[in-house]
Amino acid sequence: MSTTFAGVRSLRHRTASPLVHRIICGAPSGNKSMTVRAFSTSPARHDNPEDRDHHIKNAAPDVRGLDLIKRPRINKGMAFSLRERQLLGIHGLLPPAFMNQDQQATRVITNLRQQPNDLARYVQLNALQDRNEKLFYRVLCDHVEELMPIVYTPTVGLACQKFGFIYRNPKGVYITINDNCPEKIYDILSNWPESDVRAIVVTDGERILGLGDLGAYGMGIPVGKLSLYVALAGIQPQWCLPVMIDVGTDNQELLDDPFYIGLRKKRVRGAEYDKLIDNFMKAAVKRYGQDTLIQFEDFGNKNAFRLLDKYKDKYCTFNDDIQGTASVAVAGLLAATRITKRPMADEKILFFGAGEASLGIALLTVMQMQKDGLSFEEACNRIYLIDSKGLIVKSRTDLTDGHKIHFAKDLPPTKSLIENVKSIKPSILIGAATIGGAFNEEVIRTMGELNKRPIIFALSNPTSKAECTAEAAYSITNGRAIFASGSPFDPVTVNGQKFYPGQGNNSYIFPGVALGTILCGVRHVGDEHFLLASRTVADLVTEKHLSEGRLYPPLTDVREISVKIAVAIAEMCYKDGTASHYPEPSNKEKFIREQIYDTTYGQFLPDTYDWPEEDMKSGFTHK
Ligand SMILES: NC(=O)C1=CN([C@@H]2O[C@H](COP(=O)(O)OP(=O)(O)OC[C@H]3O[C@@H](n4cnc5c(N)ncnc54)[C@H](OP(=O)(O)O)[C@@H]3O)[C@@H](O)[C@H]2O)C=CC1
Ligand SMILES: CC(=O)C(=O)O
Ligand SMILES: [Mg+2]
Repeated sequence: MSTTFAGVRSLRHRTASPLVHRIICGAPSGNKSMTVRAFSTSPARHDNPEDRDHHIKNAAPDVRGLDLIKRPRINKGMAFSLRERQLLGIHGLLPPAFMNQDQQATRVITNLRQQPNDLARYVQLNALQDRNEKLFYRVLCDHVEELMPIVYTPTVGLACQKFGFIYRNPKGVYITINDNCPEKIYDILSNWPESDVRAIVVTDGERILGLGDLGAYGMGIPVGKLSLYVALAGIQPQWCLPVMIDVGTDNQELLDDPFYIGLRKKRVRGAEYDKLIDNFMKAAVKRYGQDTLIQFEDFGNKNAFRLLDKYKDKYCTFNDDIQGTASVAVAGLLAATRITKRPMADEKILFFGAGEASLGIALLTVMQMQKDGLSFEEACNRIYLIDSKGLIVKSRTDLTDGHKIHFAKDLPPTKSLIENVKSIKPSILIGAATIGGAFNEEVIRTMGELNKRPIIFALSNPTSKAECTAEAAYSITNGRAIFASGSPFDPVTVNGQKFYPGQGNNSYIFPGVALGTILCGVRHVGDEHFLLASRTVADLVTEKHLSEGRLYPPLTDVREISVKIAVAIAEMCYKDGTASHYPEPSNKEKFIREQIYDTTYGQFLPDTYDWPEEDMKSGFTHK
């Protein structure tokens, strides 16, 4: 077995694979005991795919009986073979019939389709994840376009709003303001059953999608995002940890909600809040290692920018709402410029909203325009933003901190969106202000009058907050709009032509960025990684996609996109010396593909298993 890239990493603090140990299992019928070789269910960290295959095929559990069926990571339900049932102490605990994973997956999707609504589907999928993880991901991967809107936006938004009511089983770790010291938080993290955590998605629930402060109900978001780590990038589920930082909520409805699951107090802010986040960061890397990726998700605006600035060079961290969103939007814009046949530097962009999403996109667009030859000031001059107080202009006195100031214009402080569209005459209109329907007929029509091919992105989530529907964008512009939205819309037919609206959602980006970061041990994730991801995604958009109205490849390709992003990040990071896992894999794509999560069941007792003599004599047969 060759020394491996990942094997070297494991010397630091991870458990080396393969973990070969012996467990004692009871015999199938009667109390005879026998010895079975057991392997870790983690993928092997080897360059040789045959080794990896060997480990997966020979994986055996370290529990038996009912405990095995109750462990979702290894439970196979009725797919346990007779031999497995007999040897692992579950014979008779399952119905006598056998089902393979294909049959189980068919049963699950049929059942899901019969549910009365999407929330019921969410609850059912959630329960499946608690019961049989491989089957959950198998079904999710097989039906990604159909099920993404359930485990992710828009349904995850509704699920968060009803989180207390639909709550069944804990998923992830809750850290509260009452746990505000590093040792306590370390102990809480140590209660999590997995020690090889490589990626954390953390929220404090203050800005859940466009739904505002949902407090501890926001836990649905880290859970959903990490499901996409696995489903869209093939990151191993055991490496993923959802975290909810509960500092209270300012949402009075939740404080009055009898089912509320969080601390019933107003949000703690200021020094005590900062200390909690600091303690969490310290405890997380102490527990899981300095290169543990920590993705900030759905924090309130002020904290999101502040914490990103504070931690970006100190930890392996990024803010998905700022940087991931920026990356997917710039990818869409790069693809759109192939339709308009104009370089990005020639576009004039108006943002409706000037928060995490809009400013993140604006700043990354500036970076791209600089690469196209503009100066920072020239690029900023092409970008206009409107916030809750109106257009960002130099005469405003409230722009002293933050990034808005870069984009302030010498213009009158016009508040209305339509007035700004008419006077600025943008070629691109991007919405991320959580005001559903803000791009009304007049706004869209005006964009259509100003531009041959108006670019309109309605990025707010969930669907109820989208600035306009795909139908409105295409029909009002007579099919000329180049459109993308944060939440999915069905295809729209205008004048006999079918348009497939792109989903401009950071889910095209963060899974692949995380995959590359984790596998190469990138210590800091920066804007250059996100711009690289934008280009990678944009390059995967074909002329056929563009002709169908798509600015992104279809969601069904997203696993492949994630691998491509991860490979691009690996190439960049080994070249510029920011990867920390050595030796450098000679074939990065092959290495990455070998680490991808496999949804097929492990065969706990291989066919080649050397069956002990006495068990052979006991006469059980494998059907
Ligand atoms: N598609 C995707 O991948 C993503 C989509 N989003 C979505 O984008 C939306 C915004 O998120 P985010 O930027 O993080 O939130 P923020 O709270 O950071 O920003 C919201 C912005 O909207 C502005 N705003 C609020 N009301 C109005 C109004 N009436 N008129 C004009 N502007 C207004 C706010 O103004 P002010 O600055 O004055 O407060 C602020 O600038 C959410 O719906 C979120 O779900 C977010 C991330 C990713
Ligand atoms: C998609 C996302 O991250 C958001 O809406 O917050
Ligand atoms: Mg988000």
